[in-house]
Amino acid sequence: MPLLTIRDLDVRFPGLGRPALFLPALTLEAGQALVVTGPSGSGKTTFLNRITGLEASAAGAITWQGTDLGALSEGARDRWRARTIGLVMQEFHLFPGLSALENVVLPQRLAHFRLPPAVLAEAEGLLARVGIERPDQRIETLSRGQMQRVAVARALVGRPGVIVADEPTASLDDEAGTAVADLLVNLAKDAGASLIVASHDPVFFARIPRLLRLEAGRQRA
Ligand SMILES: Nc1ncnc2c1ncn2[C@@H]1O[C@H](COP(=O)(O)OP(=O)(O)OP(=O)(O)O)[C@@H](O)[C@H]1O
Repeated sequence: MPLLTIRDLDVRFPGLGRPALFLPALTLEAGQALVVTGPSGSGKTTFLNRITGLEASAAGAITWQGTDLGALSEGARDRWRARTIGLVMQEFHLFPGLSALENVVLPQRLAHFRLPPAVLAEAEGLLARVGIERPDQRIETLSRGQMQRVAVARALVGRPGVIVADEPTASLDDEAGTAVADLLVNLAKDAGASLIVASHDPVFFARIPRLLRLEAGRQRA
């Protein structure tokens, strides 16, 4: 069974005279990585928001290993996402006032109510892997590159089968961006997770063979 199957996805917004996203068919196998690219407004974020269930789809089917997102309520989609997907966003979405370590374990703390000790150890290990030397440092005092490394560690904690990243290097300088891109690809591979990333970053093109190129909401040949 493929990891992800999309059929007849058709996303429309009021005022937009064409579908924001029109994908007749797409499949992704477990462990396979995918780069989604295309000009501004071509539908990349719309694609990521639908496959992660952040937004519900009116037309078409998105199925993750037998789970049809369209059949889930919003709450059930949220629980499914917390178990299945690690998210990395362009602007990090970290919480000021908390340390790097507290940020990494926060989603697990919310999911489990009390934090399992193994999660803390896993989070410390991941922070070391992404090169954060002071896990107790307050998040707002880190550089932007370091912040995104913390977000990468947070996405991997709990071993989700899928990492979804929306322009994870777009707000970083070249050096920090390349380091974050390499980390994402390497850590997802080591964890056996599928990486789905929307990006224009050449590092991803060089390392991920499968490309979904969008133009005005449609897949370009
Ligand atoms: N909530 C919405 N209401 C109306 N139109 C929307 C909405 N969300 C997205 N769109 C439109 O859908 C199209 C696709 O937007 P989307 O954000 O997916 O593009 P993108 O490829 O991610 O662009 P960028 O690279 O600039 O982030 C755009 O024309 C956008 O204006």
